[in-house]
Amino acid sequence: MATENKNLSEYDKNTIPNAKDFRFGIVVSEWNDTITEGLYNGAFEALIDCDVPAQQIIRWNVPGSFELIYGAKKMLQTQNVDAVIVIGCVIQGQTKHFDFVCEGVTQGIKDLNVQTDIPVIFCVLTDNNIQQSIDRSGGVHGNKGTEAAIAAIKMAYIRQQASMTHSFTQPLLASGAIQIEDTPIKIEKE
Ligand SMILES: Nc1c(NC[C@H](O)[C@H](O)[C@H](O)CO)[nH]c(=O)[nH]c1=O
Ligand SMILES: CC(=O)[C@@H](O)COP(=O)(O)O
Repeated sequence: MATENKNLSEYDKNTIPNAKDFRFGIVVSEWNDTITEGLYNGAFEALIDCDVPAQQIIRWNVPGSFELIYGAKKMLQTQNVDAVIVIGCVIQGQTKHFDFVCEGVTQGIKDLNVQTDIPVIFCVLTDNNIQQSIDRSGGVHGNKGTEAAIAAIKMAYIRQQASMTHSFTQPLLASGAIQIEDTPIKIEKE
């Protein structure tokens, strides 16, 4: 399903875990800042709407989307957060630079998700023109920042549940008292 068939701002609070104790880092690119500010506002407002206290939301700015990788890495290393959202807007120009920035950021953020224990949510628009960016940062297609905030809450919850399960079962597994079969983690509203 393409974005044009889905409103990025829609979410059902009944399907979202309790987020009041989670801490979130948000790294925002300054390139195309009218767009990235709209994405940030969507993310911030969604977190607040899901009962995250404002003082549990940390914002850092970086020059461009390529710097989101380093900014997120340092956020993970130095801040006590349960998830990080990276926000950027990359718009096709006259050269191939668009391709390299988009690929570089995508791979870099993927690598952080593989190499670290904290989920990093990819809220980077990679658009052909400014109108597509406007449409996805609070315009006709909703706000990708809102979508990213909801994803961040859900991934922080999955990490929390996995951690609790691990700390409970590890001694039992080590002793051979239990064996774990693959069971899906079901997100339930508390
Ligand atoms: N053209 C865009 C850029 N380019 C800048 C790079 O992200 C980077 O800051 C620079 O190459 C220095 O390392 N960044 C965006 O976020 N959006 C663009 O459209
Ligand atoms: C994504 C970019 O870096 C791009 O917007 C820069 O524009 P240009 O390709 O015309 O240099």
